[in-house]
Amino acid sequence: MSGKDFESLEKVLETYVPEAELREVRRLLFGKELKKLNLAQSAIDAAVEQDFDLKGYVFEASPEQLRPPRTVRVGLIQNKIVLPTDAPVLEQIIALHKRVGEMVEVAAMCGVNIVCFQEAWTMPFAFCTREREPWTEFAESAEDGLTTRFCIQLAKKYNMVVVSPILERDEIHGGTLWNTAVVVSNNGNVLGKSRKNHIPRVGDFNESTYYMEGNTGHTVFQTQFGKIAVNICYGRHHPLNWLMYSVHGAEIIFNPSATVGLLSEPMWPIEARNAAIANHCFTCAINRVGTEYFKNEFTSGDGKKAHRDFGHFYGSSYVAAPDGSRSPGLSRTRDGLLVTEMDLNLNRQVADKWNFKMTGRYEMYAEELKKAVQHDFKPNIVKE
Ligand SMILES: NC(=O)NCCC(=O)O
Repeated sequence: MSGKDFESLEKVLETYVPEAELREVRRLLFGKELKKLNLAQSAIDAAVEQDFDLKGYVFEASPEQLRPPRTVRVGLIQNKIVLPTDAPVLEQIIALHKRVGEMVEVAAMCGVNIVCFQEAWTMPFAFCTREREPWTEFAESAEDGLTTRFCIQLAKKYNMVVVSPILERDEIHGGTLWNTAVVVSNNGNVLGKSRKNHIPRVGDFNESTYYMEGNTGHTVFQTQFGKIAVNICYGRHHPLNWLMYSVHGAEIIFNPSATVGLLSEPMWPIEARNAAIANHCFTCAINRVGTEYFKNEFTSGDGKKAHRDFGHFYGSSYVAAPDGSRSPGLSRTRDGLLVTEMDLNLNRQVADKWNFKMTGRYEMYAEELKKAVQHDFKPNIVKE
């Protein structure tokens, strides 16, 4: 069975590990067992009819005396592109709006308050090609582009915060392109945008050809349902990036991604989960699904034969909690909607137990890092 036909690790465990041991295997691999979320039958039926994976889980917190629970439902959407990559640009965008719009409708049936889509969700992940046309034509204004206007409609219709990662064209700065997540409030206002801070230079991820490192820092968006931030894809390999969103107060950090099996799959279940633990917050990792073929072959200077695809985008979107527990992942092969209900009180409860923020010694690291980035830095090494 090849990587692109392998449904999920969870499925294999369920099929082959005896019932008696399965619970313990799951505890060791995924942390405390999560209750399944009771989803509306209409949502379950719609997911079957529209052929996507639908899963729902609950992250509970202990009851407190002074604070009521702060319960929020979060939806993560992973999907394949709908049309071939050489279809007209606008048709590709509209087809993706339609597909994802239908999935958002199901998210609404599940009571989702905040939904997040995958990285550059309105387009094929064409940055491997290094070609300009037609890919730069997918770029849109974050404030009032076609996709943002579409998300505003969704947000108003479903009273839902929408996190929409797009390729941004910034007309105010000479038409510069950015890799940007637009955050639309549940009232339909553009709350703001967060740009990708770290750009990959690995494998076929030739993204540095298209856009620069983001300049929006570590913005946190205060929504009606909690404080959220967006750490786009490759930023998940940078612990300081997660840390800074958390330092600015993020309670949930989304990680909309596009990554392929041979490159990153063993790292995927670890990185966002570790960030949730280290920063006493929830993290939501979202990856696209499927294999996308391009008309022209490309190479990436790594000795590989010219090829027309990136490899398999393995989906497997999941949510991790500050106590180290995590939801099972969505399918590796199918579109999917993951709905999780989380009590944000868990963040402080875990912080009070483990005290990573309190014991973090950030002033010591700030001081040392300030010196370490100087050109004349002398490493502190004792020699005989
Ligand atoms: N989209 C993106 O940044 N991908 C880079 C590869 C990875 O981080 O796994």
